[in-house]
Amino acid sequence: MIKVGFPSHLVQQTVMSGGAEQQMMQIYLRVRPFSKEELSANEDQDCVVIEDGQTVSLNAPKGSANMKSSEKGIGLSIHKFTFSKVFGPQTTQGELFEDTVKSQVFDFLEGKNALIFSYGVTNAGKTFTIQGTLKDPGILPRVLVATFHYMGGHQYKEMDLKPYLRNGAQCLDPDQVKQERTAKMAILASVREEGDHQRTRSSSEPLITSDSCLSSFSSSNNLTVFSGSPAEASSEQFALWVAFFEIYNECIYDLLQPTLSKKRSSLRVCDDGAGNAYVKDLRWINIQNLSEANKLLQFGNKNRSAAATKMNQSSSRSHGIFTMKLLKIEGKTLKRISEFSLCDLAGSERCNKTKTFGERLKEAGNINNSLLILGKCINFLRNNQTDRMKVGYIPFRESKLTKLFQAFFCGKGMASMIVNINQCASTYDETLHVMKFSAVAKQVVQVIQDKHVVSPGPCLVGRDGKPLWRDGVIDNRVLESYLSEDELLDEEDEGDMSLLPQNELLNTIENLRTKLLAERKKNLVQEMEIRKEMGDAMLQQLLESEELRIREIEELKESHAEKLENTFELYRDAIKEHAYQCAMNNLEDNYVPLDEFTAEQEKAERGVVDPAARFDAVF
Ligand SMILES: Nc1ncnc2c1ncn2[C@@H]1O[C@H](COP(=O)(O)OP(=O)(O)OP(=O)(O)O)[C@@H](O)[C@H]1O
Repeated sequence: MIKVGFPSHLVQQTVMSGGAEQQMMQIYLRVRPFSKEELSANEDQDCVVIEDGQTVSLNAPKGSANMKSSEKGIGLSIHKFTFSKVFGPQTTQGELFEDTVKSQVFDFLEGKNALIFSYGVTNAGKTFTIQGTLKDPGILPRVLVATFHYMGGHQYKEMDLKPYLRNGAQCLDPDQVKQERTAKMAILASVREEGDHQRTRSSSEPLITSDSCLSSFSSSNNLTVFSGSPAEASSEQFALWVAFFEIYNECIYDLLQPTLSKKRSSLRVCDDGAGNAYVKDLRWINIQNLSEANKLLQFGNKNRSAAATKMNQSSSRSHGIFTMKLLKIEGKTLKRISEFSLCDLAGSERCNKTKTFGERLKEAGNINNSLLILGKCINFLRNNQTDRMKVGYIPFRESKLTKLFQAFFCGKGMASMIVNINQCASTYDETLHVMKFSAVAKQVVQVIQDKHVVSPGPCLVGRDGKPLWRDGVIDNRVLESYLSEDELLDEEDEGDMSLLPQNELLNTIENLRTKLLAERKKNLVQEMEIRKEMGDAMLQQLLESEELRIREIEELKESHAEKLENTFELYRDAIKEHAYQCAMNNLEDNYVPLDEFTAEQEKAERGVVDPAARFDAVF
């Protein structure tokens, strides 16, 4: 039996010099209840046993790959895992929120960044945990309720301060504000119309379907509200902007962008010049109440499932990311920005290389790179932290997902993960894989740098040398005098290089060239491997089909020979029959009754000879 995880005293927060704090990454486990269908399919074989509030053991069922290999003496059939906290099948959505995310919501409201991942195989309860259902709202609606409750009557209604790049904000002129309002109204109106047609929607769908439900959130005992909010007399105001996007097949798609044509256009990940990745041209929408939040969520979910259907894929193959940005404003001055992201990861089983040849061929171009790289990064982070002599390169930039959330692993916010599992015997091997991944993630230490100060973002300077920041926000007039991003970035560029001095640019280009070369080499090797694998598989298939064909021909020959033999027998019998019949017919024709014959003989004896008659009688 193995025991993975750190002793509980290491899970505590530690204050480091310079005000930074370090803490083990919080990994929670949620075990979902069996469905009726699963119980009747005999899926309950005591594979998952919750031992206490932090420990779970997994017992391999008969027939699982894990059991088979343990019978051969490879590995064990029982595994024990520890988590920050384990939530059993009876845990309510409210309890889960209280014990996992609530403290991060506090931090978010106080100006810090937070990221929640839900990780697990398909059908393990990830979406249920993040979004929930109408009756049972998940984490996301609860965070929204808490945020609006916190903002109370201190909402900034102007809409002229908008998130920009990763950590900054931009001043919008009246025309731009008008455009913002129009775009938002178009989405909200489209949801209202569609909502009217969808009254019959099943309550189990992870959507919040009515305004009345949302308003009941705040009053419902079911949902936590926060007592802390700005003092009534305070001049502080808050603006909440949200974005919703998905990463599918290493392409980013905006879920709040109405899809006018059949083909969705993908967005790029850029660098803001301070090493922070952001999604360029992502649509940010300012929301003023829960009802608007609800409609945007519906709009995004609908967009996601419609796209999945079009591509003949399930939405569980993409990562869905809902991000909120809270701007704290005093007068017209931006005081701080904080970010809260909820990431519903794609089903983890997609990473496994257990596909048959045909499926592998189909999915060769679709391997979920982001999930593989996330695992790699977590592994590297853990290794770097446990063996400080061997600090290695962490491949954050190898996938869109890790690029975007790199900051969370580098001291600019807290990330935690909710691991979802089901208890089914048939998916045991996948579940074990998820648990092993979580055990590694749990050992990652996060360092939160200077948690009380949140920078409003990089300081940008225009062409004329004037600072782009005015009172903590980017001045749009100065921005206009600044080189446009398109001037500086060609289509292939990934970073917003305009913000770097020349020598750094040259260094960056050199680094990028080296990385590109390495990347190309790696891709080439990978491609060769895949080609070889496919070639081998094809050859194998050809040999098998050749063998099959020869066997079929042999069988065909045998069956023809048998048929020929039978036909020959039939003919022989028929000829025999025919010869017999002929003989019988001849006999009949030549038959002379005995008395006639005797009379003829007597006649002959008497001397009357009829030669013809005599001849007939004889023959
Ligand atoms: N804690 C729970 N209590 C009751 N039902 C649950 C719970 N968790 C999940 N379910 C139900 O289990 C089913 C699968 O859950 P869900 O769709 O959230 O899985 P998922 O991991 O998001 O799957 P996918 O990756 O395919 O999107 C749903 O019908 C959901 O309502």
